[in-house]
Amino acid sequence: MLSAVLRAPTEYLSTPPSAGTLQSQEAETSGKDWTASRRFPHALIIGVKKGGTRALLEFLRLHPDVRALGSEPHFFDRHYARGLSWYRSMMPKALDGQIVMEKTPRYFVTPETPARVRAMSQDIKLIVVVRDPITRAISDYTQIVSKTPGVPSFESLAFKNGTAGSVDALWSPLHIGLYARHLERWLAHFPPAQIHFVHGERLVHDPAGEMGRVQDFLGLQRIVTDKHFYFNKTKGFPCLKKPEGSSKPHCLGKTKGRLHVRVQPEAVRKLREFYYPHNLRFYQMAGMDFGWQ
Ligand SMILES: Nc1ncnc2c1ncn2[C@@H]1O[C@H](COP(=O)(O)OS(=O)(=O)O)[C@@H](OP(=O)(O)O)[C@H]1O
Repeated sequence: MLSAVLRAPTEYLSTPPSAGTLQSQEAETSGKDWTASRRFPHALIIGVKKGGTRALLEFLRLHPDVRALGSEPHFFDRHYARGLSWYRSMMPKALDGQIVMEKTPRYFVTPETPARVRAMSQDIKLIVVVRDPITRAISDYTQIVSKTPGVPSFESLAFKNGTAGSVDALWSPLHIGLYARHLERWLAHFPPAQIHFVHGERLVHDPAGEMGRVQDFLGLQRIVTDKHFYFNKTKGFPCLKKPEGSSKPHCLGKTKGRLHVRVQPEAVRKLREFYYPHNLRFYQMAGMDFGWQ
């Protein structure tokens, strides 16, 4: 099912991003509507870490016009020196008209990434799943503790002198939550219409609603709908129903939807104060109130 609205991204792909060698490889595949080939992505999920990026990618993969890489390639932030040919070779094969995607949440916060993405494609669509920066930070820290037991407490890392001291905004779990600062860099390279924000909390409470907006943004027919989801009470998250003629119903893995480390209410209060102006600025830039204050 390849809808006509998907023609535009394919045009960009017939004009490869750079290097002559890539041009000749692309020419070989052009015009073969029915032959799957490896293409550069039309859309990227660029962040944010712990925002719900895996859930979004898995939900999008239900769509027959989406082909998405399962792993995170980290091309623009870590492996850029490997070159565009390498990047394309990582992509799943796609038919003409199918949207190719990948997700690497670190792209959102790495300063060099926006210019690199733009050098590959001016028309690429960018998706950012955002979540209350405080919950996001606690989720991030919970993951750190699970990998490195015995790390200092959240409170001692988040504040320079315990909760009485100032916030350490350079501590990665807090720095990632300064969404306005990161977005500013993307907006220096891409128009706002090319960036879509997914409300991380709503992705949990109303996955079909959020998926409807994402499919519209990508120019896809609304095929992923409430028929695909059920709320799993044990997990406390939406999971996927059994797709027609295929595997079992499934939820995301154990590392998604973890019980969070408990953080002192005073620390949360101070972080709420700290993020308040940053959040307001982000709402203005994104043109949407996410309701975290
Ligand atoms: N349907 C569903 N199932 C499970 N988890 C869900 C779902 N939708 C959103 N989430 C939230 O996704 C959070 C993990 O975010 P990411 O996938 O972006 O994490 S990562 O950056 O790739 O590690 C994860 O964070 P934690 O709850 O802190 O584990 C979830 O809150």
